[in-house]
Amino acid sequence: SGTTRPMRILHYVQRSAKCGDVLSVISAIDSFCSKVEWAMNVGDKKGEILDAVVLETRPRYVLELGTYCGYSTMRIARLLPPGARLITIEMNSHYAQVAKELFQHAGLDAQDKSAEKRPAGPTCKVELLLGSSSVLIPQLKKKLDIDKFDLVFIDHWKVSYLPDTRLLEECGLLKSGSVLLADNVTCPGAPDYLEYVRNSPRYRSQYFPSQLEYLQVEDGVEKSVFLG
Ligand SMILES: O=C(NCCCCc1cc2cnccc2s1)c1cc(-c2ccc(F)cc2)cc(O)c1O
Ligand SMILES: [Mg+2]
Repeated sequence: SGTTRPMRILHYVQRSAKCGDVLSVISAIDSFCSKVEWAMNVGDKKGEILDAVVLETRPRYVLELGTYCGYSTMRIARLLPPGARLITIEMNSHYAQVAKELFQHAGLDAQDKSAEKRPAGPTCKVELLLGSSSVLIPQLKKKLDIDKFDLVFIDHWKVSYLPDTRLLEECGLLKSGSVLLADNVTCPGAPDYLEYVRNSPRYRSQYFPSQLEYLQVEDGVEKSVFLG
């Protein structure tokens, strides 16, 4: 019962990244995961595609499905203007705890929305929700007073990409122009999701070829604009 991989990432960051410097936290995670131990962060190569889509979309409301250690959460949050809100959903309470501690090290203004004691209203940019996406997505409007998302970064169970996208549509959480960006559509792959967004008249979809994080394996992200 030693340490877990997320804990080893956290300890490396706490030892080697500058407090309050989100870029040094991001690059510390990348150097640990490329030199010491692989982990399922979106990584630096696909991360640059994510950055470009965030900058191009200039989103005010962002949803992330699958926090893990919060690497992509931090990549997104650092590019958001004040007043923007980033909701990230994680299923695993240990991953969520590590992510929170990494956000603290990075000086990111983050809040655990699953905690009871919290000030009313969105006092911070990153709001971490603990639970399953299929349960939480239908609660977002009521719980967080959010109407539509401008950008959704999908990076959780690959079999959940399609059902959760359908759920986002049904819950009225997407508007014309909303952007979905899905990680791992080649490896591990999300074939039913790809088939849907590439063939549905309600999406304009584009594939960005890249590589699986920290490896020379083909992967890519799919950007799909909801047309309403
Ligand atoms: O599984 C992956 N990510 C999901 C894990 C989080 C599960 C959750 C479910 C859930 C439900 N509701 C709310 C929140 C959540 S979080 C994943 C896996 C690989 C990979 C692994 C082995 C391999 F050989 C090659 C690639 C690479 C990646 O980039 C990944 O993202
Ligand atoms: Mg991924």
